Amino acid sequence: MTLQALVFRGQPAVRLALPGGDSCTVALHGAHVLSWTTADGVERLYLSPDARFDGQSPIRGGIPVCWPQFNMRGPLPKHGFARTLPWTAEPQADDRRDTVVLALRDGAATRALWPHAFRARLAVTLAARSLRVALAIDNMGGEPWSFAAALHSYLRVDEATEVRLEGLQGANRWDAVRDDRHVEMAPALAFGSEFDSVYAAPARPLRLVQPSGTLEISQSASCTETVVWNPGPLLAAKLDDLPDDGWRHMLCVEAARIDEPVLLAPGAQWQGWQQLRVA
Ligand SMILES: O=P(O)(O)OC[C@H]1O[C@@H](O)[C@H](O)[C@@H](O)[C@@H]1O
Repeated sequence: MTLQALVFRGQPAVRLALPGGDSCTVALHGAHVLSWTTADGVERLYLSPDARFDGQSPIRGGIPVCWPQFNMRGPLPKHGFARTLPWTAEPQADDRRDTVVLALRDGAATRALWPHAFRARLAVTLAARSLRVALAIDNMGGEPWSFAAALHSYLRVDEATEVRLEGLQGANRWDAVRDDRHVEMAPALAFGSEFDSVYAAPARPLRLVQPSGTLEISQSASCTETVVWNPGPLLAAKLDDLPDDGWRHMLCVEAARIDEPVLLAPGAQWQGWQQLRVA
């Protein structure tokens, strides 16, 4: 197991590699997982070739950490500020050589937007054919406060119109494109036009099935929603940090906590995680 500091498209990052060949790379900007490659050499995350690496903007692709706000549901910048601030890498614990931990504390930049004392830690754990991303939030202040969160994974797919996402049948769905609430009827979701929905998270893992193989996606019970997003061709053409055909190579499946924000007491901690496993 090696942990190496590197520069990725001009930005500081750390790379964790297993002796068997699995590896992942995490930018300090946003504690943003940029790459996860299994030992067979296959990249499992989608990172836009047009993503901005300016140390300010959100990065299009990988695994953005959305916190303490989801989307535009509040007064903060879209998806909160965690994805646009520099985190610090913590020294690797001797007994957790498979994990890299990054941390963000409140400071002038966060207090200008949000007046709370916090510590956020993102632990990225690598195992053969699997990646686990765990977000822990501590209330370091004297007042309770609340937040929303999402681990906004961009999963790389060979061709979005050929993938199926299984496991959401029967789940309550808010279709954000049509602003419509219903129970999901489809045994498997298919993609090809804009898809943006918030689902009540099922207890069992989802399966992203494509001709080249299957990815199993699970999340903690503390993440009560699963968001599924693909911009499709029309929205992709409007996103200047995504190539016009970028939507064909990605599907976002996000472990999220949205509808009922977490209320965190002074001194308390919340944790939420998503795990990706090549089946
Ligand atoms: O372009 P952004 O800010 O990274 O957001 C991407 C998408 O993120 C998803 O989580 C939302 O459901 C979408 O509505 C949103 O468009």
